[in-house]
Amino acid sequence: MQEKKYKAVCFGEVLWDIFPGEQRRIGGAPFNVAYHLFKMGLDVEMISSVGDDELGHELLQKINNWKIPTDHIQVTEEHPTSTVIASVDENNDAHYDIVENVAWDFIETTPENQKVLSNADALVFGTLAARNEKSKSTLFQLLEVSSYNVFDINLREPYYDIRIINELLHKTQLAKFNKAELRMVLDFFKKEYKDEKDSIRYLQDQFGIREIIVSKGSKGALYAHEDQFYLYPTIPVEVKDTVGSGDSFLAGFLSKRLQKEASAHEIMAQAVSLGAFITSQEGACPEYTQEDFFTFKGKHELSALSF
Ligand SMILES: OC[C@H]1O[C@](O)(CO)[C@@H](O)[C@@H]1O
Repeated sequence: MQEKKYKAVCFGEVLWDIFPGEQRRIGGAPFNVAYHLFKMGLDVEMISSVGDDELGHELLQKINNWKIPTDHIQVTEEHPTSTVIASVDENNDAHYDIVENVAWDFIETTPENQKVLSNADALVFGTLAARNEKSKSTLFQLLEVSSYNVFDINLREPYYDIRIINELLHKTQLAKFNKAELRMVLDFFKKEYKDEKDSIRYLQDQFGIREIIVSKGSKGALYAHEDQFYLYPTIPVEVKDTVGSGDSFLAGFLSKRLQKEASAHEIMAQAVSLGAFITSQEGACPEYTQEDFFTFKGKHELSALSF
């Protein structure tokens, strides 16, 4: 019997990260997730927009070369392709200066977008693409069509607004935070931070979200599914850079989570392994094969930590 192919739709930014020395790499958190989901063998669709300019054509060409569908990446003459000035500091932490009023700030709602979601297993999105009214309104329409909404909070200074995060959380089935984001969001809601368990329970109750992921950097990652908690360690690797490491973690997670029969252990082992594998390479979307990844994964046995 042929294995069922799951399908994820990623909504939001696709862009060029410009690193020191004018080195350009494709990026955008939702695109990075789409890239790794595709590598894991899922069907993916990216809903975004690029400018009708050289950078936009080059982006589309690169995505096409990877064989990732570009049918729902709109091309606009009105706004330029997105560029981000990216830098990595001495702690290997990435910083982004995200130019405004770019093509993906103006993603149109189209009947095709809505249709593609009607047979998708997940919709992945973040806060950044909701910074402009136009893309925000498209996103909110898509959230109504999809039944498994995956919100990777991904706060990017200064482009977030707690009222929008609040509205998005109400439409979410699975939310992912890093530790700093979790504390910031609780702070916004004037909820005192006690510990992770208490914070997660608060968010689950407040927003009716059953599944929450908290990534804790070198301390591992925590997955809460209703009242079950699973804490997994990180795999120690020589860090090349952390650009897109959270995105690859999420893609690993979803590639298993969408298979209804996968256990929490299988889901988290895939997530942690893909995150570490990408962190040990340069950039958010390095070239690799499934075999490369499974060889890496096979070398690192993982078991849950007590929590
Ligand atoms: O999406 C905003 C920024 O975040 C990243 O996706 C990494 O997670 C960068 O590639 C991009 O510039």
